[in-house]
Amino acid sequence: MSSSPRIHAVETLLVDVPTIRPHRLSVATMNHQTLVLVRLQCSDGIEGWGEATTIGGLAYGEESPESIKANIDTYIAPLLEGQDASAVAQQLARVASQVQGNRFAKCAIETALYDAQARRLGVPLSELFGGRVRSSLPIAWTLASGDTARDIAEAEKMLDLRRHNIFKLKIGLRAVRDDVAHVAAIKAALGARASVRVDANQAWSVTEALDGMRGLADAGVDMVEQPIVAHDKLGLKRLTDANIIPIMADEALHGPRDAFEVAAAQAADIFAVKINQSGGLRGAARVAAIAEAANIALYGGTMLEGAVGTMASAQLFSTFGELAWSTELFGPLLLTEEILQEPLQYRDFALQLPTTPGLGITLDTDKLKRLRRA
Ligand SMILES: O=C(O)C[C@H]1C=CC(=O)O1
Ligand SMILES: [Mn+2]
Repeated sequence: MSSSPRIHAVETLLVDVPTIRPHRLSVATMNHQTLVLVRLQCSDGIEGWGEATTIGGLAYGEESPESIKANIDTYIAPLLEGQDASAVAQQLARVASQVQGNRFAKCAIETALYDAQARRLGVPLSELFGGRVRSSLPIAWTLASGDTARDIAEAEKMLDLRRHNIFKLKIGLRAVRDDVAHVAAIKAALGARASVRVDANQAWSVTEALDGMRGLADAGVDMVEQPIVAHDKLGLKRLTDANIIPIMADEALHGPRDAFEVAAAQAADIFAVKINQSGGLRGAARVAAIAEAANIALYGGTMLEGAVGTMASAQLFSTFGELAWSTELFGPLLLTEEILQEPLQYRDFALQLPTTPGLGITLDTDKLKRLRRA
């Protein structure tokens, strides 16, 4: 009998990649994204990759790229090195028992462990989460240049390319009425050719939100994402109960416990499921299960991950029975550098899922050597 494969090394790389244009959110303007990549090497020669990202340093979440790397290198990697690489759940339990919080770091580690194990078993990662119900995922694009005419031109280009026909607009930096006018102009230009949604990233008060929601509903917008501060779940319920326009919870969801609270209160119509925010793939699967049980619709969200986190998310989302609001797994398309040997396949308004083992991607390690932070 062969002995079980051991975890040899857990390495983290910080990779800074410029964005194709400034990406303006209410919390930060991004000119680059920092990918925290985890490379897990095992005694049987199998390698697994994972990724954590956040948005705007510490502007979006409680973990920064630097804290994720430091906490993995200092606290998590030593817990894993020498352990059985094929006993993924045991290794995750070991980490959970010694490390509080750090959802993004845990997501990167969990992804790398499952990628390695799926490669070992010779199956796509989605098989470890129950198997796929779809082989491609519709992908929304975020319009966030801050300029109405530029956003319309960008949307038209995406429609022409048949890459996206769902657009999420980032708002919350301007006065409510100015934001509504900006969004209404874009929706008027695109008409029935596209679904237009907005994300205020917590920028509004409850009264501003109620005001904005009326204007957005009149303009033909399909949904509003996280209009108010993340912790105000009663406020979110007020907005949902107002029944003006569908409300999506995003930053309110930091994993299954929040999902349960929001679902039990029926405080949102839709959940944005994110693997980083949920502390990993298993956490995200539980968030989705809670939504389904509560008859809340699903949306596959992104933390603007690069190719590794995007494909990890895609593998999981492909297993969801229902994905009524599609996904926004466009992260790699916002970046100027390709870090895969073969880029992800975006066509016909969808991301096509690979059928090869694990994440189904191969990193360009020479490129990473050049791009990684010294
Ligand atoms: O949804 C968020 O809050 C974060 C992210 C997702 C798409 C995008 O442009 O920003
Ligand atoms: Mn959001």
